[in-house]
Amino acid sequence: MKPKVYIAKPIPLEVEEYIAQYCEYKIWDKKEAIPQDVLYGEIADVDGLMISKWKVSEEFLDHAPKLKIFSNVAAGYENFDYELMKKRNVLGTNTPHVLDDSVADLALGLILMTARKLGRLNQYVKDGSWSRLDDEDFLGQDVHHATLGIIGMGNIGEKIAKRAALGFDMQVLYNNRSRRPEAEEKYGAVYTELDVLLQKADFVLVMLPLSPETEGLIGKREFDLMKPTSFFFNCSRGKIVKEAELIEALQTGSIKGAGLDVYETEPVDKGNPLLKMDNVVTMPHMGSATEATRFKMAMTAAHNLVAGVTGQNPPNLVKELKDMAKQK
Ligand SMILES: NC(=O)C1=CN([C@@H]2O[C@H](COP(=O)(O)OP(=O)(O)OC[C@H]3O[C@@H](n4cnc5c(N)ncnc54)[C@H](OP(=O)(O)O)[C@@H]3O)[C@@H](O)[C@H]2O)C=CC1
Ligand SMILES: O=CC(=O)O
Repeated sequence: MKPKVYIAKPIPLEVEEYIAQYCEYKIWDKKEAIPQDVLYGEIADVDGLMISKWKVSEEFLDHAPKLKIFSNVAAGYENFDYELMKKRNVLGTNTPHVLDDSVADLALGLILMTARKLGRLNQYVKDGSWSRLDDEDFLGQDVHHATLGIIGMGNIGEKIAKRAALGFDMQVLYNNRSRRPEAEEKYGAVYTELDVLLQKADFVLVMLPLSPETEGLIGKREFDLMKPTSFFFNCSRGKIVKEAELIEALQTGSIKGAGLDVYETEPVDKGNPLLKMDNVVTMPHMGSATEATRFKMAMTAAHNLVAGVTGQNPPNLVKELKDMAKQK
């Protein structure tokens, strides 16, 4: 008998066909997020679940007593509770690497949009406001040859460093838990204490995972250290930044602008002051959102899922759960 799995989001047909070879499956194929009561009903007798970022709690696992694997369709996995998953013997996987280049492209796009005011300029032309040549009201800041400070130099951080150093001749500073010798050699990235990075960088970009150590890491103290001419970017998770303190730093001119793909609450509240600020570019958490990358993420999650329900070690078991891997 094939193992049973539930796929709690729409996925490409090819990925569904791959899963169908190994598993009996059901799928939530509507655009809107699956309601909790529907999910809880569907997972009562499944061996595996494929979903994006649902919180793993006692209550959730009580509704899925047979679950062997939680296959997250995302690189981030702050929704996992490692101790609980070990206790209940539930493997947890993510989809790293396949999205690195797409997220890095978006990060550079956000930097360009913010520093060179690209969104506002686009609107200016489309609105029919472009009435004189050589308009100097919209002068921006140079990205090339500026200093980029990356906080969180992991898989994605390195791809951003590559683009910045080799494509834009930027000086890259980085702060991370461990040193990244390859980024230092290939892109001239310089390991820098956090406070010094904040003081020196023209563009500060957060690419850390959300964890108890990183939640609220960036706030007033950190914005005060930045130059009033500097820009702040967050492409990882909103809760790493104290959003009210970011808003204050932008309002008081303690920093010059910001580019955000992520927020404390998502979708972002319609009344959020960030949405009204001309010096802030706001994206709807779209780092990995290309057709090719979303396909690869779904297929990676499917490989993890199938491995987990067929007794193999899933290729992307997260490092915090590595001791759950079977010894071969
Ligand atoms: N906007 C979007 O659409 C997307 C956002 N993301 C977010 O980006 C995050 C990063 O992704 P990715 O690059 O793949 O992850 P990685 O795990 O490859 O990189 C994270 C880096 O952060 C470092 N780090 C972790 N904790 C700390 C800490 N407390 N202090 C300093 N450094 C720390 C790690 O260091 P070390 O290696 O030494 O542990 C690692 O180098 C994801 O967790 C996710 O939240 C991801 C994809 C898309
Ligand atoms: O936010 C997206 C992810 O893959 O993590």
